[in-house]
Amino acid sequence: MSEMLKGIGASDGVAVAKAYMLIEPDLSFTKTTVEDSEGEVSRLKAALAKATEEITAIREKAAATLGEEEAQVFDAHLMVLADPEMVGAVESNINDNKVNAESALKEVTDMFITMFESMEDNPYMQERAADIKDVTKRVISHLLNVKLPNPSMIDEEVIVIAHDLTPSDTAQLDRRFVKAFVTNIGGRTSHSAIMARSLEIPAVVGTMEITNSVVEDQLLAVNGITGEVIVEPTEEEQAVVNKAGEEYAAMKAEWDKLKDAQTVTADGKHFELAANIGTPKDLEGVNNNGGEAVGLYRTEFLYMDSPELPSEDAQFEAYKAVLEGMNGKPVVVRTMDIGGDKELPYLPLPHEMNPFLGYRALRISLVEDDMFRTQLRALLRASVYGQLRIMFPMVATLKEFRAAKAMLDEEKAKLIADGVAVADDIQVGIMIEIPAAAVIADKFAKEVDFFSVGTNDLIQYTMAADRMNERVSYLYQPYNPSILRLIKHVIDSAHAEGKWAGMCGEMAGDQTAVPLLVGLGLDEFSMSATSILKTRSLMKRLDSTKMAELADKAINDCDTAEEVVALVEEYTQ
Ligand SMILES: C=C(OP(=O)(O)O)C(=O)O
Ligand SMILES: [Mg+2]
Repeated sequence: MSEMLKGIGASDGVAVAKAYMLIEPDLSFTKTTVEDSEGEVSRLKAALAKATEEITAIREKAAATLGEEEAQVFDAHLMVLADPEMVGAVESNINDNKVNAESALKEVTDMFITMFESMEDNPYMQERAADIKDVTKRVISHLLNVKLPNPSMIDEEVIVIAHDLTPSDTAQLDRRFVKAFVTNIGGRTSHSAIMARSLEIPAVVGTMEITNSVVEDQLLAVNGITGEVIVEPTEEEQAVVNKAGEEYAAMKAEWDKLKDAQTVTADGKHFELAANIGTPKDLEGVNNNGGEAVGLYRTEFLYMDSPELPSEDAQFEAYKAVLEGMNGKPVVVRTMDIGGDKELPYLPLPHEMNPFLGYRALRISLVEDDMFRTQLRALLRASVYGQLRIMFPMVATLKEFRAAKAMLDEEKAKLIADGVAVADDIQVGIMIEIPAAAVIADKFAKEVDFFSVGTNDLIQYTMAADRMNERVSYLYQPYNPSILRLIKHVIDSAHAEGKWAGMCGEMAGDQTAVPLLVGLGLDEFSMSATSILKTRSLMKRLDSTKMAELADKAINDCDTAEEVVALVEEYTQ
């Protein structure tokens, strides 16, 4: 038997391929005195030449696969390598102080980095500091003869192994070659998992130790449905995994038949199945999977994918593309949700003890109000191209909602005064992802047009269990009666005011949660596009009156999440 690791199945599908280790190698060294400073300068020059060659190749690949704009970041890296002032200073340091090339380089670049980073109100220089850091790492890797991973250069079938993947790492993965990925940390709702589902790359996260259990090029079999990873699988084990893949493909073919069908329960009640997207490119997946709306457009990716603050026009084009691409179907655009695990290179945020409880999302927008108003104007201008709904993230208090809404109204009035066309039926709603807002949903319901429950965060804040931390993942309980009660209160409060309630957290596409949410009367379910058809198939088999009875019992009679799961099984057999 081969070694088997169990993690959390984060994106459906299977793969058998060899491992590609996407991990930071050890680049430590000691400072030494050298006699032959000329020899050190030659070592430095050779390493600079190799780094230049490598970055040029990466740049070409990035231009071909990601586009010229994305590739330009590497031009900045090449400029650092060719900067005579910087290189000259490193050479003088070697010659004057008789130190090895690694430490001479590090001392000089550290000085520049500190200087540039201290220019806090100059995002351009802050970015240069990040470029110098990157380049220094690469040159040191050549001086030490250690290989740095280059995920964008992958050109054969592999399974990527990493401690964690940032959203930008994930975006760089080429679906043609990356057959799956496996990480140490993360849960079903971490952003790498969400991206994996939208890219349709099978993934297992939260294995705790994959980076220590596997070496480069080792054969792996990954099952993203069960969360199993087999190291050096036998022929039989490979056959089992491949068979699971075939069964999954057959089931998927059945679901695909529902692409143009209505979403109705066995007793004829309609629910709206919407998709979560990160970029206009994801619309293809939404339409291929029969999405009835976009229930969450995470606009922060627009900011994260850009080397600088995206202009009003660039944002307008993206929002217009999504509205037009949905042909008049509703599109809920969430204003940017930066912070937590999502960073912007040009908006340095202070290091936080508890980033998920810190300065993020609407909290930033209300302070950086130029940035926020730019986004609001771009949205308002795009509103005439479809059915736009605007949603604010991480709202804790009514005062925050009113402040954000006031800015929106002001920008709208200004645009109209300037003769710009703006739709007059834009709904404005909020995410319910902070327990404080869920508890007084009845108050919010009087002022907003809709709610969308963000369970990814709502569960972590209610249970005080970090959504990224696999050690407390046992507490991350979507079916806990406490969570169900909050959701019920939110839905009932919306309905009491004649408003609608949706859900855009991952729970909306969770096959155990769907029967409960149908029973609670949730109006709109927004999920990874790849979950839509299986949910439509499930709903077809449910009776809404029976599910209402299930939800009632789950909330009133069950003490634990486990009891709720057992009850759902009983009701859906
Ligand atoms: C949809 C949500 O937002 P995000 O996952 O982007 O934090 C959520 O919190 O449920
Ligand atoms: Mg959230």
